[in-house]
Order: sequence, then structure tokens, then C-alpha cells
Amino acid sequence: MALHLNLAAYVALNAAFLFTLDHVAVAVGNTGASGSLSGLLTPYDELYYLGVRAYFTEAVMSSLLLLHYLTVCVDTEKGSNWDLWALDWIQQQAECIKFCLGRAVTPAGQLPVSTDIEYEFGTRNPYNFLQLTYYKLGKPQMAASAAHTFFVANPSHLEMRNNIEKYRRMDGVTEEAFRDRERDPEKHWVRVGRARSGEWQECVNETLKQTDECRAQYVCGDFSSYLVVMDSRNGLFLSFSALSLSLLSCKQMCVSLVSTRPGRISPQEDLLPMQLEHLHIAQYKGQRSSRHMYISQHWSDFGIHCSTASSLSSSLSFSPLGGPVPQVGVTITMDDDAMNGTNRVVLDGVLSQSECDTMMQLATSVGDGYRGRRSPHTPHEKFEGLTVLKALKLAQDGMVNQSDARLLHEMGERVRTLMHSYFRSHSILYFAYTHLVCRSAIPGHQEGRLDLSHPVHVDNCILEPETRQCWRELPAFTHRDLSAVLYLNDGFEGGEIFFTDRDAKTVTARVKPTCGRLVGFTSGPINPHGVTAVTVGRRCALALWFTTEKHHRDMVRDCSARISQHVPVLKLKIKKIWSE
Ligand SMILES: O=C(O)CCC(=O)C(=O)O
Ligand SMILES: [Fe+2]
Repeated sequence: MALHLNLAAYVALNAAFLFTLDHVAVAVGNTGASGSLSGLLTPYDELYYLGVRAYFTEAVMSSLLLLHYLTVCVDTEKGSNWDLWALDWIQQQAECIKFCLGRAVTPAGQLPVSTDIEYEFGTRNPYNFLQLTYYKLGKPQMAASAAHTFFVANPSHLEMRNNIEKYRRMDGVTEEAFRDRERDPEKHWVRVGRARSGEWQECVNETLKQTDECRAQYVCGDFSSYLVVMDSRNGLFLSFSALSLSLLSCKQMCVSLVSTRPGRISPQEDLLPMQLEHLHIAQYKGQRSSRHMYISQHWSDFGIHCSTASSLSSSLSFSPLGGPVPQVGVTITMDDDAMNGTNRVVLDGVLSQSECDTMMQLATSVGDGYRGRRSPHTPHEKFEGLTVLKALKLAQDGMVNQSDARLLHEMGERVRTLMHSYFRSHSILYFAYTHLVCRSAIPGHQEGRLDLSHPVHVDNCILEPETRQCWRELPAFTHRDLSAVLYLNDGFEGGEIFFTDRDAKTVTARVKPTCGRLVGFTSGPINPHGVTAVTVGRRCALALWFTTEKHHRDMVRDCSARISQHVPVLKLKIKKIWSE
């Protein structure tokens, strides 16, 4: 977690560093109305800005003192490894602090720390100041350490990258300097980055521990009951409801803080649900009977808000143990084990050769839905496609066979039934989007080609391979729950679909497309995937995405279902409207 500046800690720190503050205030020549010479404490924000001002006016000595205070503060916060027993202690201190606060701290000093300052520390800017200050004072080891800690949260900061390279070459700078000074209290992030199947339990435990510590530190616990007792004479119920609300928001704030990566300003929405999903899968595979109890217990414990809960419930509504495939001639060619992953499957025999041929013909005759334009993913391929609705409209206009257009529509239903059954979906699957896509190599543009036909991605979140995070936010199609690709042909070169680890590099499975082969997988972060370059020929497939949320269903599909059933009737209606 970044720097926590709760009131209790503020008071404690101010008391502990009063001496330092006196020096700082004198050194920067600003005792201020609320300065320490008056015997009262300086507001945190003011201190910070004094330091920054001193830094820019090159008052190195004074800024160092002040920034030293700030880092000691960071270190102290870091070291405050509050255990649950601390909650009791804090509760006991809370009344005392409240009493002392009014006497020892000026009204300005009691102000909460501003969001600007929270932001500054969240993005680790003080470490930037620190590194230069230490450098000027001839302390390269300390400077390198500050530079590294800053850089972890600001990896695109080129100047700091250069500085770090310089520090590495300096005498007296050891490897020890290149350690993230804020890392220890962020253990859950370290675990998330490394967790493999057996480690999710520890990962969940660490996240919950951090949340508990945060709540203890911010006094989200039963501190409210003291105030309720104190205020019981004047409006017990009003006080109680107000306090309950602030207690809840305090607890929720801790969920957000724990879910916010160092250097980030917004929380990762599904941090604990994501961990629980992995744990659930690991335990499901291990056939442990207590799995659901564990998950539901901590689900409520974490105080997950609605959207997070729904993302968890949707990810848990598929079983990682494959179900039956209720269709004659369809076989399971690869399951989770064969694909080194979870919730992935390859089914064969979903289409006959003649059905594939029909679809290829349909794609060839009308595959201008995307006007045969260049692929959005690579300049070396053309990308043409067709939606079901477009095919049915073309059928209305007599441009394609009605039966072909209906087959396209019916194939989607076939895939839905298979996906629902194989993934043992607990809820109805709605079509989110469907399209038939052909990728064609542009002849003469293939020499020395290194890119992919479709770069590695996750279908319902934005993958950030460096941090192994996947951000379930727009413009990703966050409502997609299951993905399916039904292949129509082979006879081209390249064009394999492959799955990777979250690093987008470690390939865990590869599948060669062929007529009637269906690749199905859950759309979330456990299934990053891409398509290798199509270097010769044309590769066609029907891509489908399903959602368990009714309001995200593809309305156009509903419309096309009606059209599919009533093509002749609609045609008559349209004619009638024209003639009127
Ligand atoms: O065509 C494929 O094999 C996969 C396409 C894909 O991943 C996508 O469209 O999101
Ligand atoms: Fe995809």
C-alpha cells in the first residue's frame, strides 16, 4: 500500500519527529502560524510543500531534512506491521487520541491529508526529489535506492532510467540499492505476480491480511461503538446510522487501497475475485470439499461491491472440469491438461466438410462486410468479414442463398449448446457478438515478417504483460464471459491460435485450425491468446462471444433470429411499405 496517513499515525509521527520538524521549520525559515515554534504541529500538506519549495530553491540541506522526515515517515509506515491484535490497541487509544488531538494539534493540523499529497505519494514523486538530494550530498547508494523505488512506479520515466544506469556504474553503489523500498508492505502484489496453482491460497491470505491491517490502521473497526456510547444521549440511532455508513466506507476504502498497485491511481477492480477464481479452480481440480465455503466466507469478508461480486459470480459460473458434448460426431480433442491451462477446450467434428464449404463460399461471395480492408492488427493481411445480420439481409435481397444464411445462424446455436454443456454453465448463455472473419495474406508483403495476425490479448480485459495485470475496463468488452472460434478451413500457412501465460510470451498451447474445429475458452485473464501470422492463403473462422448478463446480449442477434425465421414474411412487409 502507498503511504497511509491516518490521523492516529499522523499524531504519533508528529510526536515522534517533533524534534526534526523544529529543525526543518527553522531551517526553511518559515515558522508559520501553525509552525512548531508555537508548540503546535504543522499540517502535513504544508510540510510537504515546504520541502518541495526548498528543493527547487536548492536549499539542499533543509530540503534533505524535510525529505528525510518524509522518508522516515514512509519507512515508519512501512514498518508498521499491524497485526490484528493492534486493532484492540488502537481502539483503546482512539478515545485518548481524540481527547489529546484538540489540545495538541492546531485545527489546520487536524485537516485530513489532501488528495494532491496522497497522489504525490501514490506516484512516489518524493523519491524523485530524494534521489537528487542524496546525489548532491554525495550519497549515491541512497540516491540509487530512491531512484529505483521511484522507477518501479514510473517505468516510462526515461530520465530516471538513465539515472539508474549511471548509478549502476558508480563506485560505492551495490546491488542492494536496487530494491524497491516500498515493496515489503505490498507483499500481496509480489505474490500475485508469481502465484502458480499451489500458491493462490497464500496469495488470498496475504491480500486479506493487508486488508485487515489497513482496516486496523484506519480504525475501521469497532471504534464506532465508543462514539455511539459517547453520543447515546443525543440521538443514538442517528449517530449509529451515520457511523455505520462511515464504517462501511472506511472498510471499502481499504478494499480499494489494497487493490491499488504501487504507482497506480485506480484500484484493480477484481483483485480478490481474480485470486479466488484461481483458488477455486485449483481446489476444484484438487477436489477439495471445503472449496465453496472458503470462497463465500471471504467474499463477504472482503466486503466486495456489486460489480466486483458480479465479475466473481460470472467467473465462478463455469466449471473447470469439462462436461459432456451433446452432439453426434463431436469429439474432445484437447482438454485443460492437453492445453496446459484452465477452461480451454478443442472440439472436432462440429461442422461437416460440406457445411464448411458452404460457409467458405458465403464468405467469398459476400465477404465485403469489412470491405476487404487491411487488418486492424497487421498491414500484411486483409481482413474481411460478415455478421449474421448482414448475411440474412443479403439473403432478403437475393444476394445469397437463404439456406446458407440460415446455416450461419444455426451454427451459432450449435456452438452455444456445446459451450454451455462443456463448460457446465450455471446460467443462460447469451450471444454477445458473432462474426465470420477471413484473414488473407497479402502476397508480396510477407518477407521477413515478424508480427502476428492477432497480437496476444484477453477477450474481456486489457492485458498488461509487464505487470501481469488485466484491467477489466473499457474499451475492453468486459461483459464477455466465454469465447469460441469455429474454424472453416485449412490449406493456408500460419494462422495458428496459441495461448500464453499472463506475460504474453510463454506459449502454453497451440492449435491448428481445420474445418469443423471449435476452440472454446473463458474470456478472462486465465486465457491470453493470439494468432500467428497468416503468410500464405486465406483463413476463415466464425468467432463468437457469450455473456451471462442478459442486458449485454446482442440485440442484433435477437433481431436476426426473427429475420431468420421469417425471411419471406419480412420481405413481403418491406415490399408493402415500399408500395404504400
Ligand atoms: O481467429 C482466432 O483464432 C482468434 C481470434 C480472436 O482471438 C479474437 O477475435 O478475439
Ligand atoms: Fe480473442
